[in-house]
Amino acid sequence: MREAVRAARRVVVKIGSSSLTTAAGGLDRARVDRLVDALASLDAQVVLVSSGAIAAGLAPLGMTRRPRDLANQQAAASVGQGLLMQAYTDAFARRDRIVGQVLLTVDDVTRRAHYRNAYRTLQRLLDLGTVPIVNENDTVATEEIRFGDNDRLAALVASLVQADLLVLLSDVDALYTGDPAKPESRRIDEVRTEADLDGVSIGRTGRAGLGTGGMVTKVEAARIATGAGIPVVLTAAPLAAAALSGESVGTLFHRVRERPAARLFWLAHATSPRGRLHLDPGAVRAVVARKASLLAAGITAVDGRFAAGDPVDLVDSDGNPVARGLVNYDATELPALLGHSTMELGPGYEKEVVHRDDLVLL
Ligand SMILES: Nc1ncnc2c1ncn2[C@@H]1O[C@H](COP(=O)(O)OP(=O)(O)O)[C@@H](O)[C@H]1O
Ligand SMILES: N[C@@H](CCC(=O)OP(=O)(O)O)C(=O)O
Repeated sequence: MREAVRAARRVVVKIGSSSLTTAAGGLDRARVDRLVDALASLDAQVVLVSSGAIAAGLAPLGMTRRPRDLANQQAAASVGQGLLMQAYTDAFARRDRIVGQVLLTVDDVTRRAHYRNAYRTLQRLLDLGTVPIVNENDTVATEEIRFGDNDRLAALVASLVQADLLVLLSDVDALYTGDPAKPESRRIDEVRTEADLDGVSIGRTGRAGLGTGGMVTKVEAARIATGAGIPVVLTAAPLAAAALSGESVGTLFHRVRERPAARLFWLAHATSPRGRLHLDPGAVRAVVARKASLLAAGITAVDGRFAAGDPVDLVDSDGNPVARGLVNYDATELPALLGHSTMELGPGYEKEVVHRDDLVLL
């Protein structure tokens, strides 16, 4: 029995497209029902991260497979997301539970104001006893600003809501040492450290052709969550109830450390930097060793097109990133400020270029 799993009070459960659709395409209501049965009976608070919008939208649009281009994926997601929510709304209603839809983009979890909004909304939904159902906001996400896969989104949501457990449900019952279809592949029960993954061959594509990322994105999500102090169970959707009750099914990834400050954790893992600030050696020492704010005086050059509030990488004189932070100025404003002290710059420029509270070391 896995005590930490059984005792979890707040759980994030992620289900992949391949576990929600029929072989012919379209949503499989029986599978939705089975999942909802497992979740509605839990005492713990649950956030469900559900993929399947694109898969559910294919059949109504006469598409036979997941489109490759973003515009068609967005159209399919737009049609499918409504169907997905309808299926969950009905299935949870039969068990007297209310659901709430939460569609997130990368910006919602990286910009401080949006991050707080997302947190507040999820917290309120949980306080009200509802089951928040999260997906990426596919219809507006462009290639540049996409999470791309819901495994990573689920790990980040688990960190955002400070969950005690993340359960990743897929069409395979556990992590295997190689392709599970091959007889020589062995099931892995537990992963305690990175070394336990040595020699494990992790495939990038799933069998069903509906999901994204295969096992790679799940193991990556497990790294993010366990690094945020949250244990992860990876198993097949029909084993959800057993996994949640602490039975030894699937693969348990033990947490690798205590929970770090959530917002900065997101900054490091959820953002793509929009530019780079080149630091002189003194500024690198100040930021890395003294955890100081970054001032204009220590910056030698700026690249990228970013606006105030965007994430940027702070790089040393060899171009290696040392930290990531939210910048307080637009890219166009910065060149005139470089090398000057805050006092020389005068009114309007009192702010640090990156405040220490908005900075995470890489
Ligand atoms: N080492 C491995 N262990 C388990 N499954 C693996 C491994 N390597 C590749 N896979 C494949 O990854 C698939 C799951 O990925 P995917 O289809 O993207 O899932 P989902 O739609 O649930 O997100 C499994 O069906 C399996 O075939
Ligand atoms: N937002 C997309 C999810 C894409 C995705 O990550 O799919 P999966 O690998 O099945 O979890 C959708 O709802 O179709």
